[in-house]
Amino acid sequence: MNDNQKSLILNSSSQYPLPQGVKLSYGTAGFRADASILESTVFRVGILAALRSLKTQSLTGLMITASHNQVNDNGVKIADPSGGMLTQEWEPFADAIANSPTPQHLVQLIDEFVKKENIRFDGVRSAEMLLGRDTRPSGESLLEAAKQGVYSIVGATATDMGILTTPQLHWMVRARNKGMKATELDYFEQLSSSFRCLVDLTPNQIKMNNTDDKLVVDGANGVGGEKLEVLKKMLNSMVIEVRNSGKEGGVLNEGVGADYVQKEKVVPRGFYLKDVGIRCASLDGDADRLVYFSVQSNNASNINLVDGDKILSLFALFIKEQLSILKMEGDDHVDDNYEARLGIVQTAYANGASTDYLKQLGLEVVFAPTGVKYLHEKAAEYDIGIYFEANGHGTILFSEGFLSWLDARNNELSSKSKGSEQQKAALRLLAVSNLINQAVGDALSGLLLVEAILQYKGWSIHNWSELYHDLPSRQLKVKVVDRTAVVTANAETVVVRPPLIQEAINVEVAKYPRGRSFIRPSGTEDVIRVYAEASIQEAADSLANSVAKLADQFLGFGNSG
Ligand SMILES: CC(=O)N[C@H]1[C@@H](OP(=O)(O)O)O[C@H](CO)[C@@H](O)[C@@H]1O
Ligand SMILES: [Mg+2]
Repeated sequence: MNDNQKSLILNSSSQYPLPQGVKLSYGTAGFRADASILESTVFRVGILAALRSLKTQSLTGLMITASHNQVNDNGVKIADPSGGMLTQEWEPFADAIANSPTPQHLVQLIDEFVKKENIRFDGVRSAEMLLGRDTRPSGESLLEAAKQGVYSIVGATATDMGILTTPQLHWMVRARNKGMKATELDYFEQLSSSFRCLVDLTPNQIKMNNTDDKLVVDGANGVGGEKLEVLKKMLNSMVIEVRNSGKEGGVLNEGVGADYVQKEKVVPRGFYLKDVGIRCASLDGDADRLVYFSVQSNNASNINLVDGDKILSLFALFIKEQLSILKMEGDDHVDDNYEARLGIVQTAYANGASTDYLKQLGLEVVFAPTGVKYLHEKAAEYDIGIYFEANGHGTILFSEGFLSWLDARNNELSSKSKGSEQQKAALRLLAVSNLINQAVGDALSGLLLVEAILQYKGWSIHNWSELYHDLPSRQLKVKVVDRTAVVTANAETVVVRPPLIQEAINVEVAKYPRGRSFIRPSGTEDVIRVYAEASIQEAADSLANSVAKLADQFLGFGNSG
């Protein structure tokens, strides 16, 4: 970096001093904290996003959101040029600059990193970024801090895209870098037209039988509800009612939203006994998570939860079905039938019943550690990779190779056997690849795909929910002295350090029919998470309690003194 560049960073960073005692880590989903202490962090992430753009010679994105956290929190994360999460290789640098104590130190860190990464400031191509934020009131001033960070890099430009869902911003970055149309309107048009295309390919007899078509969506009082209101105007075949859109005065994520519904297993605010039998869905605060539920008739606060695992199962079932239709012998003979590799990626939190169901369908199921960056990476190894966290974050990835084969196959079928079942299957898969947000999990695009598949199958939420029955489970949190003392392996299913705790967990697990339990350090909170499942709820609860006790014995405060 030349002196001019150094002094630019020095001057602007002195406007954004690091508050006393703040220590932040990029974590599973970027930096998150109380919004009042985040300005210097967001400023520095602005610099990082610009450097990432220079390094890759591509557009990057910066999103200001704290997802399902309370409204006073905020956060910041980066979209890499692919539209996915920031490359893991840059996370240590993100941590280092976020915690750098003085402007001088910050400049030195950046200078060293720029040399190490061989980032060129020759002005051939300047850094370029898209910025977005969710509906949090703190978003506006934090966005300003991000801009100042970006502008500290000579020649860098940032386009403020305004209030967006997290997946919209990721989608735009991906689309722009692929040279495709990438405005918000383009996003809505791509989703709605591919949805209509899928619905038009619904078998006729099923279309006529479908009477229960109303969907009620909990918008978490966040950005998702507002965007769904726009999107739904472009979908004439569907009745969608949005509640908790934020306009009725409710507070973001307070007693509402996908995280609340999935963790507490109760109805969000604004849903009552009168909603029994209606298909309901819930988005999280930045609309990258989606769960479905229905209100139970015996008690208005109880729900029947249809979580990320079941969304995954529905998608997997549909894709598998279309692939086998495509392979059927048709009028034409195909020499180059493509053996598409279909892979399913789950985490250890996936309900054991879902994994059994998927395996019994004959699907390849693999596991990744918690955090979508890990799932995404694994899913990208397949021609079609479907990944979901139980909490409702997930998507489907299609390889370039498969899509170009599919496109060619569709053209061939449309000349030889237009309107055949095979051609329809090809068209459906192409429509799915356009509908689903391949950059990152997206509640809005996921919701439309669920709706299209339910229509295709003529299924109610009840039919869907009956695919399999969840094993009872329980999640607990344990405060420990140092959660980093826990080291896990095999996608977090076994503890390798500290010694002996895994043996003790195994002894507990063996006491329960269908028992399964694991512990891992959270990436977003200072706790150890405990998960347990078993054949009945009491057993899952009791197993979780025993394992939590072990965590406390081995790692808790009693042990430290
Ligand atoms: C059990 C659980 O739901 N964990 C969540 C949570 O991560 P933890 O590392 O468990 O704190 O937040 C992540 C980011 O939103 C999400 O990816 C993940 O699934
Ligand atoms: Mg979220």
